[in-house]
Amino acid sequence: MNNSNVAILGAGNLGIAIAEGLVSNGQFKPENVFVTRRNTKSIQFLKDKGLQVTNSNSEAVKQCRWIMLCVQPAQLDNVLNDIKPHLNLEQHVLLSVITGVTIDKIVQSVGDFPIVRSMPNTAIAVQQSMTCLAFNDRASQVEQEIVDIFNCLGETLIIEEELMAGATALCSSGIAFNMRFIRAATQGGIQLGLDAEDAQKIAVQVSKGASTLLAVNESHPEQEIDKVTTPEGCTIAGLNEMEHQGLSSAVIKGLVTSFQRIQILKEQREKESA
Ligand SMILES: NC(=O)C1=CN([C@@H]2O[C@H](COP(=O)(O)OP(=O)(O)OC[C@H]3O[C@@H](n4cnc5c(N)ncnc54)[C@H](O)[C@@H]3O)[C@@H](O)[C@H]2O)C=CC1
Ligand SMILES: O=C(O)[C@@H]1CCC=N1
Repeated sequence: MNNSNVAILGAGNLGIAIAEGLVSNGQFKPENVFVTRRNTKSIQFLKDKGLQVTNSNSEAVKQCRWIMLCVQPAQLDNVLNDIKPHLNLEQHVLLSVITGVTIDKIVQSVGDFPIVRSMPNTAIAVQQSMTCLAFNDRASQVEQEIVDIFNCLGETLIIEEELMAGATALCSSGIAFNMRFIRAATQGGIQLGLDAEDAQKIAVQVSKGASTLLAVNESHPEQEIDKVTTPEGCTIAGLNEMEHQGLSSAVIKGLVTSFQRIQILKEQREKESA
């Protein structure tokens, strides 16, 4: 086992994004990243980039220190059963990205290991994730190492585990919500006469610019809005129409619905496994 090896168990949408993020910023050498999937055909391209690709979770776990659980919630029990006989306290730290699965639930399955709940988003592939983290007591010794890993992949925030469902909606689903806004803006631009490519280019850069203003100025969105809204001008006219149509309300209601869905799915799974 090499101390700097990481296993990504379940290389699907998020697992692949994490693997690509870890390797492309040079933080991990490709040969130090093990990725698993039941059918490895569709992740052959990772093997071509030098990553270790296998369909054996246990083989990956034997070689690695950091074990990232990246399967869907319903697939987790299978993976934990696979790896449990190969886990040892001196070697392994478990990191779960799985929505609605508590640290306690994982401890119940595999024992009291260092466990980190992490909630990144797919922008981790391009080192622009926001990753929310919660640690159990055993994982507190590796807290800084974990934060360092995720800081190289964007920004990190340590939160109470109880806030993880809210963070999932805002931070992880948030990528999809932001994409939909960008798509809508693009469609609007096309209706105003821009061609599709130019409209998307503008919408993307405007989103990036807005985010960067808030991050750099540490300002409130309304302060930045005030700088754009000329009295009687076109911005306030458009903004007020968007609010009349329920923009803020739709976003808030969407986040709350997403949060509630996490609770419903969690309760369903707990009932099924009781
Ligand atoms: N997709 C996203 O943006 C985010 C996803 N998550 C969480 O991450 C987890 C994964 O999500 P996705 O990547 O979207 O799902 P996905 O379905 O794309 O990926 C899961 C992968 O695990 C593989 N798999 C299933 N059973 C396996 C096993 N026994 N051994 C090895 N591989 C196995 C599947 O073939 C699949 O490729 C979920 O629990 C989700 O809640 C969390 C934050 C963001
Ligand atoms: O939609 C989902 O359930 C997962 C969790 C957050 C992002 N994707």
